[in-house]
Amino acid sequence: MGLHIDNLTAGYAGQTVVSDLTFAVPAGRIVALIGLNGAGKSTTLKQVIGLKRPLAGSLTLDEFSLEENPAAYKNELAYIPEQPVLYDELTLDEHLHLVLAAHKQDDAAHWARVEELLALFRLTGKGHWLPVHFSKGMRQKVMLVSAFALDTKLLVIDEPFLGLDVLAQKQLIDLMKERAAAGTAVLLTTHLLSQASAYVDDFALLEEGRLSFFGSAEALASSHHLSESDLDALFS
Ligand SMILES: Nc1ncnc2c1ncn2[C@@H]1O[C@H](COP(=O)(O)OP(=O)(O)OP(=O)(O)O)[C@@H](O)[C@H]1O
Repeated sequence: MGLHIDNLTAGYAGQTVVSDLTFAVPAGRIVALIGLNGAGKSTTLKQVIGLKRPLAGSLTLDEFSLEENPAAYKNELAYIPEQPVLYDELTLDEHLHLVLAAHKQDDAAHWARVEELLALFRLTGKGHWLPVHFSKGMRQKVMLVSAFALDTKLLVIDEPFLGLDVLAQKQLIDLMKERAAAGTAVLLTTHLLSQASAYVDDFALLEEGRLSFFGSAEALASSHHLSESDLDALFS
């Protein structure tokens, strides 16, 4: 169960960026896709969420193949992009209803969850606000509330901490851990390796589009002759 990436090859306009990538994000695990700028992390996530067709390979979420059953596959995932995507003309509440409705989860139970998350991120009472009124961090929090309000088998998060204050970063880590404990598979990208070692189960290291390591923080650190607390020095 969970996400299986098998022999994925992907790229743009004939140029291969990710080659023969194979790893899994089992239900209940948090996996961080890491690598230098341009290594292919966001490209991989775009494939995982079904935004682009692979050049080769397959993606499976539980029993759903992206190729054979794209609607069922996509219904079981929530995605938080690196840059918040909001419609200028929709209020905060309208955005949240839209996301829930797209997943057929716009009901009282999910709206109660929305209200808990709005309170957590100090957005209560701002349901009538338009995106133009939000700060950068608040826009990111709207994406977090939308994604964490959904019941999905997979959470995909691209660079989750950009623009978030220290309190919101801690709350996000707690939410990821909570969702993983409830059986959700979590796949994220991050450059904050030491911080990640405290909550990530496995690291998938991409080098020039190829998987060069998969395993725990401890194994990642020792494979590069580092201590776990020095993981931020991995690429220096
Ligand atoms: N839309 C695109 N068209 C063409 N090439 C692209 C496109 N997006 C990314 N690339 C190229 O694909 C390669 C991988 O980019 P990608 O964004 O996946 O890297 P990344 O690991 O997410 O990097 P970062 O840490 O900077 O976010 C880079 O060489 C980049 O120039």
